[in-house]
Amino acid sequence: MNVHEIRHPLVCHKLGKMREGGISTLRFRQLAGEVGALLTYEATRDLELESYELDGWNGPVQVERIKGKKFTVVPILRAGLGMLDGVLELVPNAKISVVGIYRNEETLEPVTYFEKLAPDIGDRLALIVDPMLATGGSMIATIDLLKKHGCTSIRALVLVAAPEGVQKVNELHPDVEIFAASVDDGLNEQGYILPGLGDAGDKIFGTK
Ligand SMILES: O=P(O)(O)OC[C@H]1O[C@H](OP(=O)(O)OP(=O)(O)O)[C@H](O)[C@@H]1O
Ligand SMILES: O=c1cc[nH]c(=O)[nH]1
Ligand SMILES: [Mg+2]
Repeated sequence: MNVHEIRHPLVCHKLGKMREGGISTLRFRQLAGEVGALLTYEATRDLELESYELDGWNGPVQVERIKGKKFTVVPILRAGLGMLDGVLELVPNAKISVVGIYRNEETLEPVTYFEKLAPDIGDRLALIVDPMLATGGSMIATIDLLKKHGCTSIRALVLVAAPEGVQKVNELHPDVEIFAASVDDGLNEQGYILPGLGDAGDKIFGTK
């Protein structure tokens, strides 16, 4: 499976706290942002650098910057918004491309209801953020949409992934690397990830 499971102790610790049944909306939201930031750190680890010169305190100095593409962060509404602030802490200049998708509760098929992408998305590295990758339907619909608009460089950041969803994304979009805080055991009959987090959108927004 083409997925990076980020076994950093801070990630494991924070994700563990998120699994507590009675967790408050405030705490779940805080942790979603914090793990989102840590996943961003890992997902950008291999980006190429270039040197340039600037005027330092003691004359010219060679420094480095990320070469090439700028970023667009792509939260999948609603639950992806819960990770957005944490991701933006590390890539504060990123443009935000919003995609609204919900899963039909009976068929589990993704339903797209909103899209507003950065106009120059073809020149950007897209970081898709969504806490849950379950059947993979919502992630695949988002990747399809980004590619249709010319985006060629895409990474996916999720808190918890099911192996079934990872496999499907890998089959249809082998170029998209997935960064997950955990690859869990699998899906139950209702399409929820086990052990998972429950309904991430409801936990972030305090709805039921
Ligand atoms: O991999 P999949 O089977 O497509 O399931 C994952 C999707 O389900 C959840 O969203 P949900 O439909 O609950 O929408 P919400 O974020 O508005 O709560 C989750 O945030 C993902 O977007
Ligand atoms: O386990 C799951 C699966 C889909 N959406 C969620 O919020 N949780
Ligand atoms: Mg939901």
